[in-house]
Amino acid sequence: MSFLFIADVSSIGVSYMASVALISESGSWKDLKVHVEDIKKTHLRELMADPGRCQSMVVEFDDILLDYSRQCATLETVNKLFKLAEDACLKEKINRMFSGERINSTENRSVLHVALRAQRDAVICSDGKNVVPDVWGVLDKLKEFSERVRNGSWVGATGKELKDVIAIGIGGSFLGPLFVHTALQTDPEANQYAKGRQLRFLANVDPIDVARNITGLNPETTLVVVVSKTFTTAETMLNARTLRAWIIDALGPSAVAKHMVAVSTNLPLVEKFGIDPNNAFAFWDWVGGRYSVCSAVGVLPLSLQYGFAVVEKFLKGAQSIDQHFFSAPLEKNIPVILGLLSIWNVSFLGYPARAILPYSQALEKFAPHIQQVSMESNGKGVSIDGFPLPFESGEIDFGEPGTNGQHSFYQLIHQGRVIPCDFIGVIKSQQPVYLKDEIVNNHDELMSNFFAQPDALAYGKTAEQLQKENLPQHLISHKTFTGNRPSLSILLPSLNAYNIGQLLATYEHRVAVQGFIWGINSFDQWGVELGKSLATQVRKQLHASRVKGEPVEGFNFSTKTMLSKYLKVLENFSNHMGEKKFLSNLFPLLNKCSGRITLVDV
Ligand SMILES: O=P(O)(O)OC[C@H]1O[C@](O)(CO)[C@@H](O)[C@@H]1O
Repeated sequence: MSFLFIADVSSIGVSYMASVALISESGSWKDLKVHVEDIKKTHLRELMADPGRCQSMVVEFDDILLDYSRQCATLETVNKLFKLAEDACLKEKINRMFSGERINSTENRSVLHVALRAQRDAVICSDGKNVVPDVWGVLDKLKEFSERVRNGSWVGATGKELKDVIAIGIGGSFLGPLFVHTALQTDPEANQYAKGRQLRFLANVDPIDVARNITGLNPETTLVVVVSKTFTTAETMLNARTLRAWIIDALGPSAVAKHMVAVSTNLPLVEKFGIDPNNAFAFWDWVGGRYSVCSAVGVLPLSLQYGFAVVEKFLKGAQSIDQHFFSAPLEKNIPVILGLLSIWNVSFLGYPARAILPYSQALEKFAPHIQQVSMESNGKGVSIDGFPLPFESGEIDFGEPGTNGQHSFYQLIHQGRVIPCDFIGVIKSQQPVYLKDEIVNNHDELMSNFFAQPDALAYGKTAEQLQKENLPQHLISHKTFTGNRPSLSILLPSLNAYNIGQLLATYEHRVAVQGFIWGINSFDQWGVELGKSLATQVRKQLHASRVKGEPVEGFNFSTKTMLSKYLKVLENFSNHMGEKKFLSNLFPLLNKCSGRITLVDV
């Protein structure tokens, strides 16, 4: 089935004009502000007693089940939220995204990560050009290259097969691929193709992360993939130079051509770095970093580890949700419903955080990935037109797999602050275990908690109930659970590459929905720039003080004091042990390249 998106520019113009005003000025926003006061008076216990309401709050698509009946919302609330979506021109904004309009206006870019997983015969245009053939051109090249590495026809400088891969990258060039890799690693279907292979991720510029990554690896059998959209990110480039030194130190300069490849939108810089452009895999400026896992950013490392066929299945799962998001009516549209409920929780009920709680250890890197997708996208203070927002946008995302989280921060969620929770469960475990004498197997035990926690949050436990249990009076208030704490539950049929793709796209689009409703630009990230530029000033100072003995100057009292102390202690330390020797002592594996690894590289 082909996937056609055709821009209706005339209607876009009209809706764009309509969307310039702040959404908080709309009748539906004001109506919800009044309505929320009624909802606050109603406990979830009462809401849950209405089976008709609960039934209407279950949506299914492509074997994913969403139950949002434990939201502090009535059917009236939901209808009002759909009205808000209309007032925010949500449908038009989704169309504009899919039709390649430059909706990332501050960077003058389209937002087309959906094209990365489109079928070969789909037509998705940016600036009037169908980008799908380019996408598939790179996918074909990735398939061919990963197969050559996997079947041993691409070998290292000494003729050995490259079984180990280190992917260097940070932020969007790391978190998405790490999430998918962690989820696939325990999937027997995917993992059968990964035998004898290792995939590692080097993100942090901390030399400890370098050491951890190269521990136990032999440069002769290692392929380094440098992943950076811009190819200028300081941490990634320093890590890339460090691993280049590691390879050259062991195998000589000519080995770089066989042991280092790159993924970037900036191919001239890839070449300048010394990586053969033929060994570079492109993507495009219409792919945001945090939305890039379906580009070569994720496809290359994952194909090297699991084979291209597994990755293609992952892309298909994401594509299924793209089609659903594009075409399903609002009331059946899972990402739209999720996005609207987040708006309700943040902007009306006033809950600033959200916990992402997958009851699957394989999804342990899901919350960290969504943290970036959500918080870098929607943590904005002005509207897309540059007007200060009179309401908070974005939410604080965090999470851990259940049941681990239950023994950690759930206390606060049950009796402290109200934090809407996403419970994510999987019906069929990747790794079922059955013990003869146990009442339940491990997966049932896990899922018992998945099913129980949302009710504990919603219903709580009253003082009367505790009194009936003859609890000593002085413990009653301590053991009371107020309940009325919202959550939603997502049930996936299993956790294979396809489902992982579905989950990814569902959350990506949910975040977009929130941004579209709040009227912000979810696709830029200016907030990360200031810290980066201040670090440049510090970096220069460290270099000047170390190499030329220049005093610390041009900083406020606090930073000057800290920097001076840092330099002084390190100088004494180096005098005693030698900085490089210190590293070598901690990590003998760095001995070999101790002459090349430095802490500061200006
Ligand atoms: O892929 P790059 O260009 O190295 O950027 C890495 C990350 O850095 C950021 O720009 C934030 O600092 C992210 O948006 C991005 O994913």
